[in-house]
Amino acid sequence: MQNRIAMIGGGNMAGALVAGLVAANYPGEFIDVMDRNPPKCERLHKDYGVNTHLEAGDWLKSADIVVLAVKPQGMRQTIESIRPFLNSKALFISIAAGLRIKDIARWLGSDNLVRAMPNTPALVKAGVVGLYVPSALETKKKLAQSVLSAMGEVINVKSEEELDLLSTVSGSGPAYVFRFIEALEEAAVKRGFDSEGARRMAILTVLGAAKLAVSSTDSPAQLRINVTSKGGTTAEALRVMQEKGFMEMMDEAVQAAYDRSQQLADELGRL
Ligand SMILES: NC(=O)C1=CN([C@@H]2O[C@H](COP(=O)(O)OP(=O)(O)OC[C@H]3O[C@@H](n4cnc5c(N)ncnc54)[C@H](OP(=O)(O)O)[C@@H]3O)[C@@H](O)[C@H]2O)C=CC1
Ligand SMILES: O=C(O)[C@@H]1CCC=N1
Repeated sequence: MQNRIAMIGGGNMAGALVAGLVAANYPGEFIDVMDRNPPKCERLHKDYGVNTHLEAGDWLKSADIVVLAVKPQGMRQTIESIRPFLNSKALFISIAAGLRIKDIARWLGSDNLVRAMPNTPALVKAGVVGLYVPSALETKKKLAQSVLSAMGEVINVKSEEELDLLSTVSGSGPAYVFRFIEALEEAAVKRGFDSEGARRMAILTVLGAAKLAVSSTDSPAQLRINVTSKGGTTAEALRVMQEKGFMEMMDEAVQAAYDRSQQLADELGRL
């Protein structure tokens, strides 16, 4: 018998999970999505054949797995609205950044809760999905993994702390890469390329480099060295990147994302 999956929130990430599950032949009729925006519901129903709902109701009582996919700031209120309809045996999966299990569990009135951290490449099934399963729920790990693997590669972590750290790398990481693409595109446009050509050049370069890195036995450092001819052009570009503090900047950016996740968790956990 197929598990019934309910998504609370039908935005970017829930949409990616729905798309991945349906592409993996999970029957849409076993998926329920709740979102307060009618156009989002209509689209998800039309594209994937899932059941959609504008608010909580008895439909939620049959959910075996409930994915909490609203923004951290709205989580407590949303949980309040769904709580009367929850199946006490359901497994909850929170994908909210920062929010800690102890706080969400208190709001839910259930300890049957794991945390996951996907990223937006999940939209094309190329996501990285961090998963933290408390030891008391070890027997539920496979179930959580089987659902989340619809978004990409699942990486198990041993603590919530580690999940928050993973979030600063792979969760936020696509934004860092898109920023890099924007910068490369802008530099190309400044030098006379039309914006479409510049964009394509920048995107395909990142795609090609990532494909090479994933398939090669060489480390990224070695692959960089392979591009960098002694006394050549790349060496000059890398010298400037080094002088401008590229490595330090990345380190500080990741730290800032982590600090924000802790701040959010502290602030919202007090509610
Ligand atoms: N985007 C990312 O890269 C990642 C996000 N996350 C986490 O995933 C979660 C979801 O993010 P994302 O998908 O980007 O967010 P979205 O805002 O795209 O999706 C959330 C959806 O839920 C709806 N919603 C919120 N509250 C309710 C409610 N009470 N009843 C019904 N619908 C509601 C929102 O409507 P409305 O717009 O009207 O508020 C929105 O359509 C967040 O907690 C985020 O931290 C995790 C990993 C990566
Ligand atoms: O920016 C955020 O808070 C979420 C978590 C990781 C990616 N997006």
